Amino acid sequence: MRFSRSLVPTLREAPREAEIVSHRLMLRAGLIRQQAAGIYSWLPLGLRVLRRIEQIVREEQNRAGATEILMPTIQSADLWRESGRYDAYGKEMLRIRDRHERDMLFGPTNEEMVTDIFRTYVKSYRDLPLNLYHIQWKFRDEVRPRFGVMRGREFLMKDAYSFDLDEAGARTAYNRMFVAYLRTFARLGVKAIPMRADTGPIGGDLSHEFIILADTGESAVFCHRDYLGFDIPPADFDFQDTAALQATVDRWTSLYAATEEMHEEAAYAAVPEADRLSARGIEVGHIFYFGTKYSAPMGATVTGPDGKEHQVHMGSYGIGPSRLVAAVIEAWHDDAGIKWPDAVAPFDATILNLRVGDAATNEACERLYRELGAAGREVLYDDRDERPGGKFATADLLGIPWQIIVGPKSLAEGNVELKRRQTGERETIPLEAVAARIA
Ligand SMILES: Nc1ncnc2c1ncn2[C@@H]1O[C@H](COS(=O)(=O)NC(=O)[C@@H](N)CS)[C@@H](O)[C@H]1O
Repeated sequence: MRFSRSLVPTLREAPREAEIVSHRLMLRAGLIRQQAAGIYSWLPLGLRVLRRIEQIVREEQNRAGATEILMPTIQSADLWRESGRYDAYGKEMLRIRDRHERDMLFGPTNEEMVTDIFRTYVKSYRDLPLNLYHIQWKFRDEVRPRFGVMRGREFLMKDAYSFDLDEAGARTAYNRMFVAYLRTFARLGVKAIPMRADTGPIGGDLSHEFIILADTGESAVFCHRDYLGFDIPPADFDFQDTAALQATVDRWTSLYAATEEMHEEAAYAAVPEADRLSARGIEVGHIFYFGTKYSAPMGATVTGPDGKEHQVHMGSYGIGPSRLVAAVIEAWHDDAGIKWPDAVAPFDATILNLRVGDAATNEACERLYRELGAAGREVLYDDRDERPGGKFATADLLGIPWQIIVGPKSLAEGNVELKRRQTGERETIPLEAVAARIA
């Protein structure tokens, strides 16, 4: 993408209303624009990050055996009347009337709708287990949306829903999602710790929140420090091996970890002083087992091996990709700006032309831009007629992992300078060696 022909509306200063660093940096880097309270447009670089996060979430859901669908944002109130949540959900639900005066709503979550899809098509235990997920915008009329996209009113959510014949099957489904979440957040470059959580309006009696430790986290969390060093399940983890699934979940729930709602001082006091970690946390994922809470009122049953009708046991599993854009910044930034992990950066590299208009630097930059593009690299070419200092500051703010600095002096010797944004390390290498070096 050429800087001069795109839209990267950077700001020198963050607007006063931005209270936390990720909100300040997202505005200064031109990633989002607020359209209304808690409602944002995603500008080019912000959208690129959101899509890369989405894709990693999708890959790990698929690896765990979940099947992607896409449900609408607008839902009929009738479904919510069946489950009894239409009135219970309260003011957070955006209620709509269509031209025929039918009660509709902008979906805050999709348990009812996915149960309706399930009961339409699935009749036998032989069709289980099943896990359906989608990545879709939600609306929750938060009384106090704040911290930018961290707590929005319209936000992106991956929500998955599992269906099993009985509780044992549903717990295996829960364990599959638990392991998938450990892998997902690690691939996003953040450390998320699973903590026992409250179930709230979703319901059920088994729930974990996945929390990223960050100074600006909304909730206080308490856990054993050893979690920070636990290994992540490998890419070839066998999601059919129920024993391996249970062993992984047991290991990741063996030490103390709780959000403030579930915190027990006595249990925490039993943790050796040196191993106690209390911090602020950002909830980036939340998983629930709630049995027949929806299948009972909505008549979602299958014929079991005994020939009898059984209400299916369900769970739901949410991740917030739009919240994660902010959460990753909270985990990866410095005074100069964002430091994107490679896996989610809006671009792999940015070319800084230090003398636009000079034939040699222009030619070298154009050649690099073509070559890297041909090699499948995503590149932001800063071709603005701007002084070097401004380009360096913008590159540091945008946080793209590799800066390729093309200046007349080094170029005269056939070289360019590379800077690794995460570490600040610099090296001078021949122009021809760049593609291989940043692969
Ligand atoms: N207001 C919000 N802004 C941004 N992300 C949010 C917001 N509310 C929730 N999320 C994200 O969505 C995830 C799931 O939300 S949730 O309410 O915990 N769970 C559900 O809605 C269940 N239906 C899971 S499928 C949260 O872990 C969080 O990452």
